[in-house]
Formats: sequence, C-alpha cells, structure tokens
Amino acid sequence: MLRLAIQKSGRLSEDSLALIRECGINFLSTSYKLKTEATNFPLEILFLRDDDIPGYVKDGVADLGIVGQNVLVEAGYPNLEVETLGFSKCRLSLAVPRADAYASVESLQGKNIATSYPNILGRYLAGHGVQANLHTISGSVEIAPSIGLAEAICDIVSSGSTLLGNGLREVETVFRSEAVLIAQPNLTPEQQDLLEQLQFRMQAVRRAKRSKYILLNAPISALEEVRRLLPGIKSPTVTPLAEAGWVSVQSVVQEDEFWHITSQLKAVGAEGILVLPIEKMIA
Ligand SMILES: Nc1ncnc2c1ncn2[C@@H]1O[C@H](COP(=O)(O)OP(=O)(O)OP(=O)(O)O)[C@@H](O)[C@H]1O
Ligand SMILES: O=P(O)(O)OC[C@H]1O[C@H](OP(=O)(O)OP(=O)(O)O)[C@H](O)[C@@H]1O
Ligand SMILES: [Mg+2]
Repeated sequence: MLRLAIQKSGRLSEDSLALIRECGINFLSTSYKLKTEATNFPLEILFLRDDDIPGYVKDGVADLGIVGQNVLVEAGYPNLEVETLGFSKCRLSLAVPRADAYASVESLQGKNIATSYPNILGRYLAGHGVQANLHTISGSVEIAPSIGLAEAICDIVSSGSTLLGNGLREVETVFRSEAVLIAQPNLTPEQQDLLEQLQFRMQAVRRAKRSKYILLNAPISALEEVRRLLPGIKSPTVTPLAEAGWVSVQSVVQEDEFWHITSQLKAVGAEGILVLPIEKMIA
C-alpha cells in the first residue's frame, strides 16, 4: 500500500485529482472526508494543506506527495522529487511599486522585503551579495508595500494580474516552479515497485497530452516529403486509398509543432487532415 498526500483545496487540487484519475485509479472523494482509498490500486489518498506535504513525506507519514517545487525547496527537501508533472507552473518573483525606480537587484540592499519564501529568497539575495530585511508573511503578500510593511515583495506570479491589481511591477525572477511528485526515501521494495507503476502511468498520460494523432490523404508523389515531416514514433502507417495514386498517412505529431508542420503538409499536397487527441501513450 502507498499513501499519497495531495492538496485539499487550492491551485494544485484539481489537476492532482485529474492526474490520478487519468492514471486509471478510481476513488470516491467528498470535500469533508480527508482520507480515501482507491478501489483498483493499492493507494490511500490524504488531503492536506500543501505546506505540510513535504514534511509528511520526509518523515514517511505519507509515502508520496504532489506539491509545488516552490514549497518543496522552501521546506528544504528538494531531494524528495521523483517526477515533474507539468502543471501549476509559476515563478517566484521580486516586485516593487510601479512608480519606484529600480535598477538591479543590488538596489534592494538594506530594504524591507515581504515574502512567504524567506529561504529561497535569502539564498538568491546572498548569491547577488545583497543583504535585506526579510519579513515572512503567509499570504496576501502583494499588499505589503501599500500598507508600509515593505518596499518590495517576493511572491508567486503566473499571469501577473495580482501584481498589476496591486500597483506592483515584476523586476526579477527568483525561482521557476511546477508541480512535482515526491517520495519518501525509505520505501519498501514492494512500495518502490508500486511507485514505478505509478510513474509509468503518469509519464504515459503526460506524453499523450503533448502529442496528437494525425491522419491525412496525400498523393503518392508527395509521400517522401510527408514521411520526412511526420516521422511518428517508428514510422508513419501508410495505406492505399481507393483512388489510384493516393495514400492515407497516419502518424503522431507533437502539439507544439503541429501548426508549423500542418502548413508544410498542405504545401506538399496533403488534404483532409484530421487531428485526434491521444489518451495514453506508451513509448
Ligand atoms: N497563480 C498560480 N498559477 C499557477 N500555479 C500557482 C499559482 N499560485 C500558486 N500556484 C502553485 O500552486 C501551489 C498551491 O497554491 P495555493 O494558492 O493553492 O496555496 P495555499 O494557499 O498555500 O494552499 P493551502 O491552503 O493548501 O496551504 C503553490 O505553492 C504554487 O506551486
Ligand atoms: O499572477 P497571477 O495569475 O495573478 O497569480 C498569482 C497569485 O496566485 C496565487 O494566489 P491565489 O490566487 O492562489 O490565492 P491565495 O493567496 O489564497 O493562495 C499567488 O499567491 C499570487 O497571489
Ligand atoms: Mg499553503
């Protein structure tokens, strides 16, 4: 049996639950029950505050956890990370009031900075030879300059709208973060085996999300060009069409290259291009 700790409610919750379900693991979840057991995989799920997850996993109270790298590194346990998960991407940034002059990180020397991440920020500033007074607060950090608590802040930024709404300007990126799977260091061999099964499924889900299945028709004369554009996993499937001189080609394409490749496919004579989502992808 493995115990997995995930965030009870917040920015990580929905994607963590979705990932577990996409791995084919079924469980009942209700907002008032803080522990549940999967029905078709030896997994127990604990619903916790995200700040508590690294410590629980380090102590082996939970075997696995899903948490942001920002919280993991701040807690001092970066070595627990076993897999990046590709969601809850954000950055920890320094920001100052929009009207204030800012030349470089050195201009923060001796200033008051409010943050929930004193360890990550302290290391960053020390790396730049800057000494500042860090005020640790646990939330609503962006309010600090406007109430006279600090001249600058360091907090999570994603779209930047919270900074904008509070009259602040992002000046330095201190740390980049995404959700990660973490594991306690003393898993039994049986638990290690279950973790590997889980990672295998998570990787298949992630790979599938980045890829699309593509089908198209092309004149045989364009086949070499189409093969070059769509190499697929091993090579594309090519089947003849009823109409002489034409083939149907099926392959896999990376989502971020899709539009670029499609325009080249059209240029070499491809027609009737269909693109389908892939649910799982095993290499
Ligand atoms: N705006 C955002 N965009 C993307 N990811 C974010 C954003 N804000 C936070 N995150 C990520 O999600 C994690 C959880 O954020 P959330 O705001 O839910 O935390 P919290 O308020 O501390 O929750 P808890 O109540 O569990 O302590 C953060 O540590 C960070 O990794
Ligand atoms: O750059 P943005 O897209 O505006 O996102 C950044 C904000 O998101 C997070 O807060 P959240 O909304 O999760 O609220 P919280 O303070 O309750 O954690 C974070 O603490 C920032 O305040
Ligand atoms: Mg928290």
